[in-house]
Amino acid sequence: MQKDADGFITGVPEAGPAEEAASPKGANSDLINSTFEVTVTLADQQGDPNSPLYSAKTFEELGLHRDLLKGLFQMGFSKPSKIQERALPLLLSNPPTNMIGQSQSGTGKTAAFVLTMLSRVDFSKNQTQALCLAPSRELARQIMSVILVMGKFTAIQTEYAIKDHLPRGATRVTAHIVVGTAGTMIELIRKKVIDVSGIKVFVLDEADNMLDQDGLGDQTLRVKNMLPRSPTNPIQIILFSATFPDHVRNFASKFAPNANKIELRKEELNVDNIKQFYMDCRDEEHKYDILVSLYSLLTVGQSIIFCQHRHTADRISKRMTAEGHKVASLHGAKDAGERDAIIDGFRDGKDKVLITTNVIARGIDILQVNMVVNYDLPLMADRGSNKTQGDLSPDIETYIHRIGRTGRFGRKGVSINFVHDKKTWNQMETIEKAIGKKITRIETNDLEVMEENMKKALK
Ligand SMILES: Nc1ncnc2c1ncn2[C@@H]1O[C@H](COP(=O)(O)OP(=O)(O)OP(=O)(O)O)[C@@H](O)[C@H]1O
Repeated sequence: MQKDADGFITGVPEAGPAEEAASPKGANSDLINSTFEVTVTLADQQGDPNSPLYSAKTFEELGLHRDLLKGLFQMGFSKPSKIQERALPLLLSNPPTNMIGQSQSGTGKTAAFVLTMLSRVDFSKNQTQALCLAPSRELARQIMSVILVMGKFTAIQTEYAIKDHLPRGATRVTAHIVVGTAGTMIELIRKKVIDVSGIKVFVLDEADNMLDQDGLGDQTLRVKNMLPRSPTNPIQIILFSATFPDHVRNFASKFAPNANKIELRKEELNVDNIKQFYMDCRDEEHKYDILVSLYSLLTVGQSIIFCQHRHTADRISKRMTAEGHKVASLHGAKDAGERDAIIDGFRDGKDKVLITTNVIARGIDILQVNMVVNYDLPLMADRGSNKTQGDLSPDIETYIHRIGRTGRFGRKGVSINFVHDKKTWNQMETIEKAIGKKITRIETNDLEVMEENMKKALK
């Protein structure tokens, strides 16, 4: 065994239980095969008090039911992460208290709120007791899969509130936990398909996004207003995200009054295991050429290419496919069934390159993703001002979430930003300043140097 320049211990690959559970069938890359390396570095990081993966306690000490401990251990979780260690005792204590919890992307927030929902459910009652909202159907489906594996040794019953899922004319949901997106949740509650009279816990994942007045804020508030209000027995409201920009913090505090708060300082937002690069392209067309020349690197593990618009994602994926490259494309204009098939294919490793929009910028957890490309930098929405793209300011939160699709739970990852003119260069500089982290230039004209740089960053 030896340490590389970054102090990571390398050794002979050997499958550990956590990785077996998480690796896709047939996945075949150096990174994925190095399960031993990942397991060892994870243990290192979980023992380092400065790491967001660190904890001084065990899961047994966090007051979880035996059946949930069994689920966790079967998933290969041996120790809690920092957010799990800090949040769970607060979330599980009685009387229930609201929570606003922040921790870096990929550090295990899902387990914190899923374990809380599972702990609060009375399995003897066939009644809905917990609701969880997410910004996309893909994330809702992922959260559901976590509930099902973590709750495998319980009698949990679950249902989705996502488009096209329940059969038309469904009259009554009795599942303990319902997970979904806000629009469908409103519809099902309004039609009394979901009975909210027994709700004890209400969770918002990606809460800053769910509460943003420019985004899903109105819909989320409508769901909350449809829930019963009992001064003696209030619903426990749980908000989690990697980011809580100033403009939603106040609203979050009103939405979840008297909440316990776990917050990050700005300089703590980054995860150091993601190396950030940029490439200076000549123009839009050159961006496409560079993406194509990166193809073999993109398929070493798996990669996600983010575009600002659906039509860009469609255009470049069609063009790459026509030129003989295997890529998948996913965005909100596709119908529900197609979206499910695309993300499942990518999760299973059938597709290695996913070209997409902000629809999956948040929450999606696919351990094999070791590269994220910002084909277009994330920009703030144009609120009817008719600004050109170059004049819009960069969307720092979305940037943090997008690059957080790689480097999950201490793994290494690379992100590459494409800039192609003065305006996009300035936008990138603004991002660099805001996150306080260097974004390193890599040459576009020397493929070998570029490959070397990337591989070094992933080692
Ligand atoms: N205690 C643990 N031990 C080992 N692996 C863990 C542990 N907790 C979480 N994980 C794994 O870490 C990965 C990231 O977790 P999760 O998706 O919950 O991150 P997150 O904090 O919600 O990220 P994001 O902000 O991007 O939504 C998942 O694959 C999960 O299974």
